[in-house]
Amino acid sequence: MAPSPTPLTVRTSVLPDDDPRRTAPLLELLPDEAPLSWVRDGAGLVGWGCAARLTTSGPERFAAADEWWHALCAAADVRDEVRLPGSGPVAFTSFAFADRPGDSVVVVPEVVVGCRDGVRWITTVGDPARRPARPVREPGAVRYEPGAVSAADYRRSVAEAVRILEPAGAGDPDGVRKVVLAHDLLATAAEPLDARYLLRNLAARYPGCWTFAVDGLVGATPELLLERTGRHVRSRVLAGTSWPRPGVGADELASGLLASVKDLSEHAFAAESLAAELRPFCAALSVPEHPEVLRLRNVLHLASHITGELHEHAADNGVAALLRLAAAVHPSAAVGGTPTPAAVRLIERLEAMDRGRYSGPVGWVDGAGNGELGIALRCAQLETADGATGGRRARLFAGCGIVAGSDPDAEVLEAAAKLRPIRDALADD
Ligand SMILES: C=C(O[C@@H]1C=C(C(=O)O)C=C[C@H]1O)C(=O)O
Repeated sequence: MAPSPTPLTVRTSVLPDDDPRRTAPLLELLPDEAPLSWVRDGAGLVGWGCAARLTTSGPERFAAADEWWHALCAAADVRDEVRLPGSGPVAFTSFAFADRPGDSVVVVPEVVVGCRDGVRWITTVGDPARRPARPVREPGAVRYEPGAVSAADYRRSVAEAVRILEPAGAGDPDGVRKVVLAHDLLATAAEPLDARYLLRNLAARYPGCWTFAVDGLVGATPELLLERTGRHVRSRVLAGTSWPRPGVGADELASGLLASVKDLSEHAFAAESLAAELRPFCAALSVPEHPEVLRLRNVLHLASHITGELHEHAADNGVAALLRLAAAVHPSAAVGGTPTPAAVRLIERLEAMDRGRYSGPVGWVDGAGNGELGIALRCAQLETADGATGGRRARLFAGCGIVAGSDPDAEVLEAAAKLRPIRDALADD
C-alpha cells in the first residue's frame, strides 16, 4: 500500500539571465550527494535532494508508483511559470527488471534544473537545504573481478540457450525464440566513487545517449523505452549489435549488420513486441519496415524509431500515463525475449542472478503523466555506504539477445563491448 502523501509546495521559474546556473552544463550543477540525472546532448533534467520517495516492488510496481505519484501531484501546491514537459512536479524513477526480486524507486528531488527548447528553469520543492558544491572526486585505480555470473558462466548459459531456443521459421510456435541473457562484473576503486565523475565521462563520450543517475544506478543508455509528450509517444528500439574489430571499417560493420539474418530477426522480435504492447493505447502507430543503424563509439545497433498518437480517451483518463504504459511495454524483447513470459522464466533459470534495476525502465515523469523512460543499459550500480553513495565498489552489467543462430563466443565479446562505456568512464584519465 502506498504511503499517504504529504502535500508538496512546488515552484518552477525561468532562471534569470544573471544566474550562473543558466549557462553552466547541467551535469556541473550536481552536488556529490545522491545526484539525479537524465541528460542528452546537454539538455534534460538534473536534480538533487529528496522531498519524497517511494520504494516498491513486485508485479504491481508500476501501478503502485503511478498511484503514489498521482496522489502526490493531486495534493501538491504548484506554481509553474514554465509549463513545459519536465517543469512543475517531477519524479526520477528507476524500476527493477524483474517482478521479483528487486526494489524500484521513485524520487522527488528538492531541486530540479531543467533545459528544453532553449529554456532553462529551476523547480524547488519545499525549502531545499543548501548543498556544498564539493569538487568531483576521481576514482583512482580500478580493479575488476567476476560478479555473480562470470564471463565463463555467461558463455555456458548462452550455449545452453542456443540448444533450447526454437529455430527461426520452425519448431514449437509456443517455444522461446529469443532470450536476453546478461552477466555482471565488480569494480573496486582506490577512492570512493563519485557518480558525477562517471556522468561527465559518459556524457562526453556518448552525447547522443541518455546519461542517467537514479539512486546510485549510473549509465548512458542508447535505448529509449518510451517517451510521452501529451498524446504523442515515441520509442527507440535497439536489438542486433556489432562492434569494432581490427581491420574492419565502420561502414563495413554497418552494412554487415543490415545484412545479418540473425541480427535482423533479433531486432524484429524487439520492435514487434514494443509495437504490439503499445498498439491498444494508440489511435495511430508508425513502425518502420526496416531498421536503421545507430553508430556509437563502442558498438553499432539496429534501431527502429516507433512513434504513435494515444487515443484521446486513454491520454485523458490516466490509463496512458507514462508509468502505466511502462507496465505494458516492459520487458520488451530487447531485454526479455519472445514470447515474454516464457523468456522471463528462462532468464530466471539460465541467468540466475538478481539484475536489480539493470535493464529496467529508468527516467523521469512529470505531473501531467509526460516523461521519458529509457532502458537502464550500459550502467553500473554504485555500492552505497551507510545508505548514501560514496562506496568504492560498483556492479557493472551487460547482456545480449540470444537466438537459435547465436555463437556463444561472439556473445561474450559483444557483452564485453557493451561494458566498455562504464569501464572507460571509470578509467582514471
Ligand atoms: C542487454 C543489453 O542491450 C540490449 C541488447 C542488444 C542486442 O542483443 O543486440 C542491443 C541493445 C539492447 O537492447 C545491454 O547493453 O546490456
